[in-house]
Amino acid sequence: MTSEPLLRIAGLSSGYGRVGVLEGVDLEVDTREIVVILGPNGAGKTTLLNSISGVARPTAGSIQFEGRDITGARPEQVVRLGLTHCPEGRQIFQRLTVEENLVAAHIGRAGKSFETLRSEVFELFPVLKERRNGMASRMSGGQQQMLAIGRALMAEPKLLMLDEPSLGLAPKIVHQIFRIILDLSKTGMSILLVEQNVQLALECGDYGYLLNTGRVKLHGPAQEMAEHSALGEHYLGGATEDTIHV
Ligand SMILES: Nc1ncnc2c1ncn2[C@@H]1O[C@H](COP(=O)(O)OP(=O)(O)OP(=O)(O)O)[C@@H](O)[C@H]1O
Repeated sequence: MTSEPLLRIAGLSSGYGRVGVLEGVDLEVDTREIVVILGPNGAGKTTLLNSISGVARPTAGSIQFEGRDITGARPEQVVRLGLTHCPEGRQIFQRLTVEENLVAAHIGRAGKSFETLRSEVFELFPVLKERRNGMASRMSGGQQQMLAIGRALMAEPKLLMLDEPSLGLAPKIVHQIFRIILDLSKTGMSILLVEQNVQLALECGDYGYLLNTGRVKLHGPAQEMAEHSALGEHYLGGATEDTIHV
């Protein structure tokens, strides 16, 4: 008997108002798994995360989390179930301190105290502890990204959705963030990672999906994806229309 995946998306079509973006997307995430979503600009990667987190509207298909149908659920319902979205662009309160940003993100979802969660975040990101009383706006881009992830962790996610966490950051910080993503998965958390840094993402991930024009074009174990010629073709043009399962 095979166990149910943590997240199962089947035949999902979705978009914004009358704009259709995703078409017939199938995707699964297991517990502890790091699943990478790749694809060129405009492929629909963010829309996929938005559809799961309740921001974009599904028009067909289903999204199940722990066997429960969450298709079309509102963002506040989704986060209460243990899916947390850390969107692109470091969503933090610029005019609050690090500590205040963490306080504002604590929703008491699964019962851990604010102090416990804050200690866990400080352990992962010591710089946030050092700067806990400093204004968020005074921090570097990398530190702000760490605060954005720290805020997402305050909601005690079972599944953490990260949208381009490496965007615009120096290689050293990017490696640090990827190291933390691996550490989080070892604690039992599942990660859905949208990334433009294809090589690093596939080194870190267990399984990958490549989206293009709103459809899954290639999927398979991360290592096999990395070696597949169709991966580059989708970024450079000239790829076939078929879906390839490696
Ligand atoms: N709020 C919105 N309303 C209408 N259309 C949107 C909206 N957000 C995105 N789109 C459209 O949906 C399509 C997919 O966008 P999406 O942001 O999901 O792609 P992406 O793969 O994440 O791209 P990128 O790598 O550039 O961030 C694009 O054509 C975009 O113009």
